[in-house]
Parts: sequence; C-alpha cells; structure tokens
Amino acid sequence: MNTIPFPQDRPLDLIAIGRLCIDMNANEINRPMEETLTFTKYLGGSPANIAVAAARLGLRTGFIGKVAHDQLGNYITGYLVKEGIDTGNIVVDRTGAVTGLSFTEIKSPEDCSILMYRDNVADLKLEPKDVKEEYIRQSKAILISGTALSKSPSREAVFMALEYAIKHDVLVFFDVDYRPYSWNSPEETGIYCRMVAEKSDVIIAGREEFDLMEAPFGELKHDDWYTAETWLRCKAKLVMVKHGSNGSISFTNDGKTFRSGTYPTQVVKTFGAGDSFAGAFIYGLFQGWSVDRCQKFGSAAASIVVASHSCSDAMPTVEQIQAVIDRNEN
Ligand SMILES: Nc1ncnc2c1ncn2[C@@H]1O[C@H](COP(=O)(O)OP(=O)(O)O)[C@@H](O)[C@H]1O
Ligand SMILES: O=C(O)C[C@@H](O)[C@H](O)C(=O)COP(=O)(O)O
Repeated sequence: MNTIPFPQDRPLDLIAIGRLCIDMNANEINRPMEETLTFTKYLGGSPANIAVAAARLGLRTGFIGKVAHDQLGNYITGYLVKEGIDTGNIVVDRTGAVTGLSFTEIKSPEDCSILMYRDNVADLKLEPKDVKEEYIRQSKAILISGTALSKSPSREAVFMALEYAIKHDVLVFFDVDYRPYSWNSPEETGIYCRMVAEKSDVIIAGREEFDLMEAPFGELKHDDWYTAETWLRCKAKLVMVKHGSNGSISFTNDGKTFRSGTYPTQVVKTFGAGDSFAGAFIYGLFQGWSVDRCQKFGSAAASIVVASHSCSDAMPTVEQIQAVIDRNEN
C-alpha cells in the first residue's frame, strides 16, 4: 500500500493555492544589495515554484491564485501556461493591486537574504468566491502555502479550499512557507498555520516553522520527535522537518522515521532549496515510492536548484534528479 493514499480517477494530480510573484535575482553574486546593479526576472512565490517543479516532473498541475492586472501578471500566467499548468482558476485582480516582488541578495553561498515588496499585493486579494468547489474536487491533492493565510481575504479563501478538499477526499499538503514580512506577529502566524496544519495530511516545514505552530502548546521543545507526536496525533499521515544543509527528517503515522542528508553541490545561493525539495518529494509520493526514496529525490532536486541562479527556471526533470542520485551512489 502507498504511504499516502491518493484518491484515484481525478483529472488533476495537484492544485497549488497562494502566491504568484516575481523573483528579481541579483546578477552580481557575492555582493550586498546596496552594490547590486542588475537583476534577472523569474517567476517566483513558493507555491508557484512548487507547481512548476511538480509540472516539470510530469504531475498534472493546476493553480488557484490572483495576479495583478498588468504586464507582470500576464508574464506570470504566461509562464505557467508554458509549463503546462492549468491557469483556468487564476483570477485577474481589478482593484489596482500589484505583483509581489522578491529581490534576492546573494552575499555568499551561505549568506543570502530576500527583500520582499509585498504591500497591496494581488495574491493576497484572492477571495473565497474565487475558489471553486468543482475545481478542487477534480484533483487528487492540493498544496496550501502558509503565506496565503497572512491576510484576508486570501486567508478565508484558503480555508474555503481546505474545507472543499476535506469534503471531497482531496489530500492536503501544507508547506508553512514562513515569510515574516507578510505577518503582523509570529503569534498570528502560529495561530493560523496551526489551524491548517491540524487538518492537513502532509506537513512540510523547517524547525523554526514548526516551533511557531507549537509555541502555544507549552514550553517550546525544538524537538523533531515532539513535533512528529504533536501533528501525527491530529490528521497528518506524514510530517516532514527540513533542516537546510543538514538534510531532513520525516515521520509517518505508522511509526516510521526517515532521514536524508544532502547531495554535495556547488552552492550559488540557498533559496529555492525548500520549493524544489517539496516539488520532487511530492512527485515521489505520487509515484507510490517509499518515503525514504522520495526524500532522497527531493534532496537531489534541491542540490540542483541551489547550484543555479533561479528557483522556478531551474526546477529539474526526473532524469536530471536521477543523474545526481546515480552519480553519488556509484
Ligand atoms: N546547501 C545545500 N546543499 C544541498 N542541499 C541542500 C542545501 N540546503 C538545503 N538543501 C536541501 O534542501 C532541503 C530543504 O532545504 P531548507 O533550507 O531546509 O528549506 P527552505 O528553503 O524551505 O528553508 C534540505 O532538507 C536539503 O535536502
Ligand atoms: O516565495 C517567494 O516569494 C520567493 C521565492 O520565489 C524565492 O525564490 C524563495 O525564497 C524560494 O524559497 P525556498 O525554496 O523556501 O528557499
């Protein structure tokens, strides 16, 4: 039996919901932002990156989101169409909201940061009425990105999607994707993310992100086993804790634990690791692979993306990921 039992006979594998943005990645790497002169534009936003990763690997992927009514909004939708992602449920904002921008600073391979411009962004204007029950029931799984919970009406739209997913046995992936800039306080983040995590089938997050959700449960434990126990007691079938360059550890509701290290690579920048990891990991679960194998596959995908300049554009194919695994096993 598969670790994760997906519903069968649905035209779509995965629908991502949330942020559709632009990454402006510094061309002059190993310099602070103040001295960076030029940037290259890419599709960005964590769920958008994961959707691209999944589609490149062959999953039938769709998206629920809102884009600005301008050239950047057109660019985003056009990019997704080129990747074979269904954009029929991406709505164009008519309130004058703008596209979220992420300017990346690559000071060194270990020292990277992101400067986000996210005031009045179109993605957070997604409304409950933009989320169609009929669309969600056509998919085997949805992917919720935590940042979409940071403001209304996007927050309510996500809860709507979550309820439709549960009603139609659509599997729920939750990637916490904590971006402090989007939230009023860590407490607010913890409360809303916890409400989704409690109803999710697979939770993917870093140590700090789990800590945010676990804070009100008592003294913070910063402990992966405590995390597993907390969330597997709810609805989760699988809990994935990411530890950056130290790899990841996952726990399943049949009591198993899996660890993965990382694949050696020439790191250009650190961001994009999580999204490529999630996309490839999710793909593996769809193939019915063991969690162990999915985790390695995710890790190999991340090693390719951290060695590249972009996130979305660099998402690898199955063959490219397999080549990394083979190279390191021989
Ligand atoms: N420097 C690195 N080299 C190779 N693989 C990496 C590196 N950093 C992260 N990874 C891989 O990507 C996964 C997710 O990375 P992480 O940094 O935890 O996510 P996020 O980008 O969401 O913070 C890790 O578990 C690991 O497999
Ligand atoms: O999510 C964003 O808005 C920015 C991303 O597009 C960016 O490339 C990034 O930070 C990727 O995140 P990660 O995979 O969690 O490192």
